[in-house]
Amino acid sequence: MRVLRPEKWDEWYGKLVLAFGGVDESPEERALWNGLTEFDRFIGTWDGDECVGTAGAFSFRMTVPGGTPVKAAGITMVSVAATHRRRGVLTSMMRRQLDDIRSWGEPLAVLTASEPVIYGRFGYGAATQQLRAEIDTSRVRLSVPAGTDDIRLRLAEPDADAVRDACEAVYAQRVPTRPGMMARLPGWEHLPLLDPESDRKGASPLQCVLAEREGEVVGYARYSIKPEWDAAGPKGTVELRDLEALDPAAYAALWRFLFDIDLTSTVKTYNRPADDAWQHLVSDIRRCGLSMRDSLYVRTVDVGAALEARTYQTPVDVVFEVEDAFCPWNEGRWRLSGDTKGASCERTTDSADLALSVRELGSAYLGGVSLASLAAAGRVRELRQGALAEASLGFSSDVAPWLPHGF
Ligand SMILES: CC(=O)SCCNC(=O)CCNC(=O)[C@H](O)C(C)(C)COP(=O)(O)OP(=O)(O)OC[C@H]1O[C@@H](n2cnc3c(N)ncnc32)[C@H](O)[C@@H]1OP(=O)(O)O
Repeated sequence: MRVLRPEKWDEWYGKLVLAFGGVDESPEERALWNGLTEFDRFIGTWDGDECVGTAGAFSFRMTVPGGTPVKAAGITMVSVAATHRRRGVLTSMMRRQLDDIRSWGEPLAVLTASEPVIYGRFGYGAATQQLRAEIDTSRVRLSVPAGTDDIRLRLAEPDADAVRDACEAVYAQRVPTRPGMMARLPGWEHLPLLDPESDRKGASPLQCVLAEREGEVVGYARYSIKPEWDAAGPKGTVELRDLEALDPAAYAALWRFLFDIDLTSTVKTYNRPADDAWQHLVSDIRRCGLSMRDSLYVRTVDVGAALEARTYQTPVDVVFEVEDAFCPWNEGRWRLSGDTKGASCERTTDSADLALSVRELGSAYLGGVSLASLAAAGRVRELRQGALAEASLGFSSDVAPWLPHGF
């Protein structure tokens, strides 16, 4: 196993693509991921001359409850050759990565999983969800708040420099408001614009609409349109890629726009926050085809530093007994004292109030999965009466944590 060298990237990436089924990616997509590779944080496993394992760790800064950006290693591009599977190659890459991440002083590691079954054993817990919707816009009406008509909408070329910069400025303002969002690293502004023809499956190229108030961009939506007709007429679909807005009027104006596009009768979303506010604007939530899926998995690599990096909704003073077989430096008792202003988390010999594994701590960390519901499943044990209610409330987040894009 060794650090990936730039001249080996093509072969390394080819093996990754093969492990995912071998369907070639577009040259644009390949070039984007090549440009985003942080070589000193990516590893390959070689059997002689042959690459048989791949893994990487982006150097993200992720918003945590309280709004602070915290160092989080973004685990990515994990694969093992079909000829070498189930011999522990993944396990040794996970070992190497978590040791590296610890030595880099990064308290968290995060990932999205190709299959949920893979990463729990390494201490990753499902922490956020993505909301999918298929809204019947021929039946569902939107009622918008006052001020919506003051918003001017303007169609724009999504990848024109000025348009991209305006959207990025809105995005940057949104990042601190929701746990799970990542501050953009250089080059990542191109990811939401990636639009290879081979992925469109009958839909249009990416389109962009800007929401403006008095000439200032206060929101945007990027989407494509998939036209369709039958004997009764048009029934096209608006496929929403992303939408961000700085206030309720701009937000509602963008959704109203998407609902009203001529010759369409469906709006599809694939990844929206669980608490996305449009759900409160619609006349008929049952015709919105809602479903949820697991999204971001969180691992606390350094329990003390991770718990100190976020804030707590209500005062918390509890001792956790943490079980962490894969990263034993986290094992044992930690006293967390925190509130809305900050927190300290230190080793203690005091008796424990709550017992849980690091995986549950990861699930609860961003405030989207409650300690109470994990306890109801028997995954968290209350050892002092009252400690569960105290900690569960303190850990919760008013805003559902959400990861806006894959990596
Ligand atoms: C963040 C990301 O990049 S997600 C993408 C993950 N990659 C993929 O899905 C690509 C296709 N799959 C693969 O490349 C491989 O099967 C991997 C990477 C998932 C697993 O690699 P392996 O080297 O086979 O894993 P390894 O041998 O270390 O397995 C460790 C344990 O996990 C289990 N395991 C690993 N993968 C899976 C899986 N997909 N389903 C069920 N169990 C699994 C193994 O059975 C083993 O269990 P055991 O310790 O009880 O025997």
